[in-house]
Amino acid sequence: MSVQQETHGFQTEVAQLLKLVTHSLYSNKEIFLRELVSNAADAADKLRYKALSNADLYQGDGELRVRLSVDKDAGTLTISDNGIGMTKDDVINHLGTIAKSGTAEFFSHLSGDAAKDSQLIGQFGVGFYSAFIVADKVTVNTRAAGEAQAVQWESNGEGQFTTAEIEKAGRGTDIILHLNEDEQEYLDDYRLKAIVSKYSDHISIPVEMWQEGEAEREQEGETIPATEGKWESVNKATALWTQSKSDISDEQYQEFYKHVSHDWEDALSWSHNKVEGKQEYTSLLYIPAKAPFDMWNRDNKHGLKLYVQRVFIMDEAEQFLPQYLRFVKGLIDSNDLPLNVSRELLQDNKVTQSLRTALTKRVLGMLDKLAKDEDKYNTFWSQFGNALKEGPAEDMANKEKIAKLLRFASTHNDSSAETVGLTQYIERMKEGQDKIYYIVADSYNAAKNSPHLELLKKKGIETLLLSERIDEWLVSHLTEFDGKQLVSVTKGDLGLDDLSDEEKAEQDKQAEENKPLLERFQTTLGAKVKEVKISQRLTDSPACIVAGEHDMSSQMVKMMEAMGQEAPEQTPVFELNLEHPLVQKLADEQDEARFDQWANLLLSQATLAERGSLKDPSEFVAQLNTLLLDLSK
Ligand SMILES: Nc1ncnc2c1ncn2[C@@H]1O[C@H](COP(=O)(O)OP(=O)(O)OP(=O)(O)O)[C@@H](O)[C@H]1O
Repeated sequence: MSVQQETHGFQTEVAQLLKLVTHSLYSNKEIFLRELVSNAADAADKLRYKALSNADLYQGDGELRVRLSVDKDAGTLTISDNGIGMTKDDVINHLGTIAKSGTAEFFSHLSGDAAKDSQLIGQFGVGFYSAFIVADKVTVNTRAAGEAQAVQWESNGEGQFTTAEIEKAGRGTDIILHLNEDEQEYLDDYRLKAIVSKYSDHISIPVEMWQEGEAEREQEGETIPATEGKWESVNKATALWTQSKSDISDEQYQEFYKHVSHDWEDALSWSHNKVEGKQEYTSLLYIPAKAPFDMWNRDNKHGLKLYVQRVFIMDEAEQFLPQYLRFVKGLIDSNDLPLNVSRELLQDNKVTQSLRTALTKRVLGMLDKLAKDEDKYNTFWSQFGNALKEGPAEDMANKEKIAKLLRFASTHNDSSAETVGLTQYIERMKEGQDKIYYIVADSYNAAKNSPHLELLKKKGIETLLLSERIDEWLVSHLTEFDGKQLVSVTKGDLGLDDLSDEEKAEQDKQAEENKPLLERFQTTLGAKVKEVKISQRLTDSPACIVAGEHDMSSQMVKMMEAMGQEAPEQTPVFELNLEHPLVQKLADEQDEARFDQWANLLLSQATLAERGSLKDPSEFVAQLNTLLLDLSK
């Protein structure tokens, strides 16, 4: 009956995905049904939303539902909905391409190892294409609401699909799975019912199956009249978030999470709240256990599902949470927003603003609670910590709360794992210590081994070791926690002034005695350094460079340069360790030319240790070679 059949090629990534689906997803095949029922429920939501402004779209059929039916002879299972349906363009776009940004990059990370890839693919979300886990051919008959023409899409999942115009009586979509020889179990009513109640009980529209009628029969002398066959709902069909918490099991919360998030893994935690009073809303928020593959893409889609008075309005409403909490999934159902609210309207809306404030508080509270379970919190932090680090810059009002949730590597632990919180750091502070010390470097090892930490280590003072790209940005916005200043050990004075009068007098004496040496360094290094000082922070290294109190740190300079911005020229303070034999040797050096060579070499060395690179590396190599030659004479 179909006319004008057209053949189309799948987008490369879809073809790759389909291959993976058929080869990797063998361990939990039944989830294909969850995905297809989830899509059908979304299609019902979309129709209801569109019908808000055009009730004619229902065409007398407003009872939205999904139906499962089997044809044992043909070996087919059909999932049929009367939702929004698809036009021919929709079909080609949605069932032939993947619209997510960064998809190609994602595929480039797959290893070819089926078990590993199936993990990744779960994170990606296979959706409709999961039909091919159990079917060797899939036929989709669909008619968009308000359209007369229906379309058929068909494919065996191998590179191509066809489309054709067809006749279809009602609006909506029928997905016909021609089951593989080995998957005939999905023709069994009991099996299907069990899967639906396991995964799709919370779907807000009924999932129906045909209940055969029974012929008139005699039982214990009585005549039981014949019954007619009818469609019967096999799920609860009440929107999960409208039920009371005590009626919802953890499993149901987890299944609902998978429906709203398209994640295949369980969530880490959730919070379900009904709020009444000035504002009326229900929120159901989830913290995922794994970051989605496109978490760090700039145009990554995120946000909550928005419902108004239980009617679905939009996906990915990002206005309800700040950017740094973009990993949160879930929904908000408001009684205060108008049903015709649009993305634009949400933007400057008072209701949105106060919901955003409330939900942000809620999520920070959830995280605070999660932090009490160290294992879970570590999982969370490893996935989303870097997003949370954007918080202090973005959300001034909650700075302190966010800071409490941050975790860092530190000299207290011999590990690069970020597990130390600021509260914990403060608890461990030394008597008389009133600052929180940190260092930002290119890598954990560079931070850990930095000469700047020498004195602090000697004094047994803990230092936070920061080495993520975002860290410099973070500390430029987080300068205080719990009344204690955060201080970079590479900048200005360390403020370790708990020196006794004796020690102070000793220091002053040392400075006075070594004035000529410091001046000699200053003269020979000239404009390359701002000042030459005796270091109070070194024990093992001969020298280091330090940024002035109000200068940009070298990490900040690097960050600006990486972003293609011109960073102001920074002249460092040069600190010398008078205890070091090299410096002591230099103090006795009579040959001015040699002193100059050594002094410059020490400066280059210190710069290299601090910045990881030199403006003029060949000059450094030349200095070193001259000295080596000199020494070998
Ligand atoms: N039953 C349906 N009725 C109407 N449209 C559908 C139906 N099933 C799928 N679609 C359309 O096809 C698109 C792709 O579906 P698919 O399941 O692959 O992805 P998704 O649901 O958007 O997200 P995910 O891949 O994360 O599950 C959907 O976004 C929707 O537009």
